[in-house]
Amino acid sequence: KQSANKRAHELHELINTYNYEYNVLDKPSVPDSEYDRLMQELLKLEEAFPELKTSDSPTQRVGGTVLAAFQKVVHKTPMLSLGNAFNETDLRDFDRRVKQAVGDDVQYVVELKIDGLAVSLRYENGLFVQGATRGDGTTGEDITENLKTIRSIPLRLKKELSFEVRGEAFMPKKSFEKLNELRLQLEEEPFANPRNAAAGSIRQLDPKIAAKRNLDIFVYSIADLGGTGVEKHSEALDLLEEVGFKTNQERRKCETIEQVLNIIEDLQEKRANLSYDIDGIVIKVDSLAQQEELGFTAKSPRWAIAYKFPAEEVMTK
Ligand SMILES: Cc1ccc(Cn2cc(C(N)=O)ccc2=O)c(C)c1
Repeated sequence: KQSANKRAHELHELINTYNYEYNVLDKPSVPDSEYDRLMQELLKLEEAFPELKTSDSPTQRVGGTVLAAFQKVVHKTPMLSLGNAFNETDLRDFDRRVKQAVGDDVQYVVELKIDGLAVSLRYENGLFVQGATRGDGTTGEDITENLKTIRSIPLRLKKELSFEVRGEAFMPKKSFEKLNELRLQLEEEPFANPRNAAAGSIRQLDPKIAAKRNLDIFVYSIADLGGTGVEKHSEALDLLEEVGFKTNQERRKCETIEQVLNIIEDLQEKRANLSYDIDGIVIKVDSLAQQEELGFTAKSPRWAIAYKFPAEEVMTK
C-alpha cells in the first residue's frame, strides 16, 4: 500500500512534467509512447487502489459524467471588459490620461489579445478547484469539468497558492480547420471562426466532447493578488509561468507609447503566422500601485486599453 502511494506520487511528478513540456513548452523530452506507458501504469495502480484516484491525478482530466446544465458561479472579483482604441490618436489619448493621473514615470506591458473566450480559474492551496466563463462579468457558468480537459491547465501548481487566475481559452487555427472539415463530412454546421468554435466546445455538457476539441489557454492575470507580494503586472505573469501556467511569450515591456506604437507594427505583421487568432493587443500600466491609483470606470479599468486591429479581409478559399 505504502509503496503504491509512493509510486503513484512518482508517476504524478513524471506525467505532470512531461505534460508541461509537451503542452506548455511545446518541447517534449520523451516520446508519446513513454508518456502513454506511464499513464497506463497510473491507471492500473488507481484501479488496484481507488483511493489513489485523487482530483488532481492526471488520469482525472476527462470526467465521466455528462452534466444536465451548468451551475452558476459568482466571480469574487468581477471580470471587466477593456475599453477600445482604434488608432494612434486613441492610444496617445490613453497615454495622456494615464500620465495626468499618475505622472510621467509610467511603464506599459503590451500583450497579444487572443481571440477566444475569457475564463476564470480558482486554485486553493495549489489545487485547481473551479473554473467559470466570464458570463456577464459578475456571474458565469461552472465549466470546471471542461477546463480540466485543457492539458495546459495545471491541476496542481508548483506552489501551494490560493488565488483566482484569468485567461483566454481558444482553439488553435489548425484544430479549427480540422474540426470544420469533420463537421462538413458529418453534414453538420461548420463554425464561423475559432472563437465561436472554442465557445461552442467549452460549453459542451459532455466533457468527453470538449476533450476532443483540442482547446488551449493563455493565462494573463491574477485576480486577487493578495499575499503574493507582486508589485507589477509583468511580475504576476512571471509568477504564473513559474507555477506551471501557459502564458503568451509575445509580451513586451515598453517605456513609452512610441515603443508601444512600434511594437503594434511588428505584432500586426506576425499575426498571419501565429498558430491562433488574435484581434488586437492589450496595453496595461505595469505598476500595480499606479493601476490602483487609476481605478475603473463603470465597466473598464482606466489602466488598460485594447487596441483592435482592423478587421482582416476574409480570404474565401
Ligand atoms: C499515445 C499518446 C500519448 C501522448 C500524446 C501527446 N502527449 C505527449 C507527451 C510527451 N511526449 O511528453 C506528453 C503529453 C501528451 O499529451 C499523444 C499525441 C499520443
